[in-house]
Amino acid sequence: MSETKGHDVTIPEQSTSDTQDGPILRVDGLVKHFPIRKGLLQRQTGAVKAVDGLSFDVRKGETLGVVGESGCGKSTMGRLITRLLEPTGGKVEFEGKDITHLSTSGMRPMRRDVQMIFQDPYSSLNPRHTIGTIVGAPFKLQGVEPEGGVKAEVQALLARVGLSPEHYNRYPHEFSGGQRQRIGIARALALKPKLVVADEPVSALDVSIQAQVVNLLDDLQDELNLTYVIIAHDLSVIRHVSDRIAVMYLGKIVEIADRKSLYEAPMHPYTSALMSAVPVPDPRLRGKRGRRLLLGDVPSPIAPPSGCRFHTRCWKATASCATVEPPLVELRTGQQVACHHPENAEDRLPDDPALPEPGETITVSAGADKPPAAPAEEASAKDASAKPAAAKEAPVKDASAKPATAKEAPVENAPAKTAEAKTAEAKDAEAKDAGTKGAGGNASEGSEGGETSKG
Ligand SMILES: Nc1ncnc2c1ncn2[C@@H]1O[C@H](COP(=O)(O)OP(=O)(O)OP(=O)(O)O)[C@@H](O)[C@H]1O
Repeated sequence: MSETKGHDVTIPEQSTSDTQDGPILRVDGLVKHFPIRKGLLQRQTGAVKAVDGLSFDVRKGETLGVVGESGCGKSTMGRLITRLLEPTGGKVEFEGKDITHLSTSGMRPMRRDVQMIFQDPYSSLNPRHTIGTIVGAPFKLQGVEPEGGVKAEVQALLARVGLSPEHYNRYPHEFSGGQRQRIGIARALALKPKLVVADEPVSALDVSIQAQVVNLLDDLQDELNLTYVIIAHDLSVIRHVSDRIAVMYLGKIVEIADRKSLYEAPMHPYTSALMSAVPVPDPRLRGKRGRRLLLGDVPSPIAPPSGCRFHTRCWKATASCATVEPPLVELRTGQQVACHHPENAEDRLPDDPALPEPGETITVSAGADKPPAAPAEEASAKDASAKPAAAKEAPVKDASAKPATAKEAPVENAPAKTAEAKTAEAKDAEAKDAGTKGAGGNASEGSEGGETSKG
């Protein structure tokens, strides 16, 4: 049996699943450590903890976006759930079936259902093969003979992804990046998979072409009832395509929530910092939102920080953050967060003392063209006097002008000003020269702070 979709694409029918209501994919405690070997005997001296205990579900028909800085393990996660990599630990279930340690032959029937679209449209297509051979390969590998033959099927698929059937005999080098990505998409969809994992599907493309490919993925999802896991570092793309979003940091999920909650009320400080970096398209809103700029690189996954892995860059970190790993718990319906001091939620360790060491890792700045948005969140939310003086302050040109207690500059939606915060702001305003005042930002930060910190 086969069915006909738009553009006359005839795709072989898949086996129906009796687990339609449950998640299509369930990942539990997934771990991937790449061993580091040295010396003549290639002894293992350590491991890159690329993925270190991921647990999440993907529901049928949804798009789960996965974001995080470079090196946080997104691609490794994608390759693990498509079983292109062997996990070190944990479990992957597809439609209720444990596929964690299936052999290549055991995975073969699954390959029809689980497909991957790769980041680089230049290296993911064999330059010696014609487009017809590339897109037709899945039929050959799976021994599937579509109605009307492979050639007609491939040509229909090419038409479906916006290419010409005439391209059948051409080679990859004759196509642009966007066209090549369409070829990769056609290949991934050839056997009408149920789950498609797309690893940075548009990051190698021009912005104008990105929109076309994102829209194509959207259309195909509706038509073919696909479930997507889309990995990207571009938050605008993730926001456009995702129903739910998982935020990764150093091999772990720090927050997972539906798109609206995540963008409107992020709870993990890392998410909050990522979200504040999303450009605001509406010029009237530009600069109204506080911005947090993450400083420094992601620590090495070979020796990740103890406790909460983000604590070395977090402006809210306290002693427990350095020692106790926060579990991923549901703090609001559908929103799971791994943080002792979440934003937009009650502090889980309100009396925990601040870290003695100042960790100058993050800075916050309001828009350059606007007056201060709100007081220092930390000063407002906690007893600022309990913190070490100036601990965790973002770098500024005149550090002496900074309030002694504020760890953080103003952010949007910050709570009402406390007396301490007001005093701190007043002192800071006095200390700043006229040029600094009103240039945006706030008493402790502002656009200057942002510039300095970048420098
Ligand atoms: N085959 C491998 N052997 C050793 N280390 C690896 C291997 N593949 C990935 N890594 C390491 O695992 C970590 C996570 O890599 P991964 O590619 O999954 O991150 P990512 O979040 O997808 O980054 P990017 O967005 O830059 O692609 C990195 O430190 C990387 O160097």
